[in-house]
Amino acid sequence: MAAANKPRVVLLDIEGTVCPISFVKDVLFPYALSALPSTLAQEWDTLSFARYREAFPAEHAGTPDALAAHVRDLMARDVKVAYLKALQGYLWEAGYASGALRAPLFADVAPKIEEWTATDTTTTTTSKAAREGDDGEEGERGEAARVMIYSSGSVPAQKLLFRHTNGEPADLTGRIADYFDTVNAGPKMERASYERIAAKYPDVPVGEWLFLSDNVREVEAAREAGMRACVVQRPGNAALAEDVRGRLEVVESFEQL
Ligand SMILES: CSCCC(=O)C(=O)COP(=O)(O)O
Ligand SMILES: [Mg+2]
Repeated sequence: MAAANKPRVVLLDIEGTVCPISFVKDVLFPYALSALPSTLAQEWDTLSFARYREAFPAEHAGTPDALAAHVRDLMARDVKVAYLKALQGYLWEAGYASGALRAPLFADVAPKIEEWTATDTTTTTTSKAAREGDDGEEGERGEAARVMIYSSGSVPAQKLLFRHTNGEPADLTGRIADYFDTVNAGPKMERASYERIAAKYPDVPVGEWLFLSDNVREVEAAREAGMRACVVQRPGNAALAEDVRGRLEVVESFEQL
């Protein structure tokens, strides 16, 4: 990406953007479903589980069987409701801790996060020259960007995923400046959610945010809020509608940014 176009904040979606949809659907979801019966049997009455259980609508949380049936139904329909996402994050904890779960990031993701968050000494030098009037350009081009996450997965689940990746080092959480989900930011297809996220960082003009997602409606909402936003079309994602490439930026890899 040309220095002049360099974002100051890169906001990343997770599923279908930094890792394959199949990791979520074929690995994370089945893991949660397999851990569910024993968790409900052993922890139903514990204080630590109460916050997950009590977040569900009362009509589905009367008994372990009723809750299990509701969870299975929501997951079969991939309903991205906050109380399910919180429970999933809790169920995945043991899987990440034991090594049974590890997030397979696309190969370009970790190197690009490293590049975005590293201070660019070459452009810093150029910026210094610019500030001294050598080429008349504005400075600040050597500034590192901040990388943040915005996913329907809960913030604790996001942190687990970035702490246990297939990268080297596996833990990328030191590179992630902030995390947003549907609880602290709002629904991902609504313009107001992106406005809320940007408002948390009044030092960064909204036009200097770059949002990357596989979901066209999320990209449109971010653009409505004033962010630059690109559709990320990864292997395994659904085909894009014919008009998308004509009206939105589409990339297949972060290397194109
Ligand atoms: C970070 S947890 C796993 C992903 C997940 O549960 C999910 O719903 C992902 O949705 P996204 O908004 O990242 O497409
Ligand atoms: Mg996604």
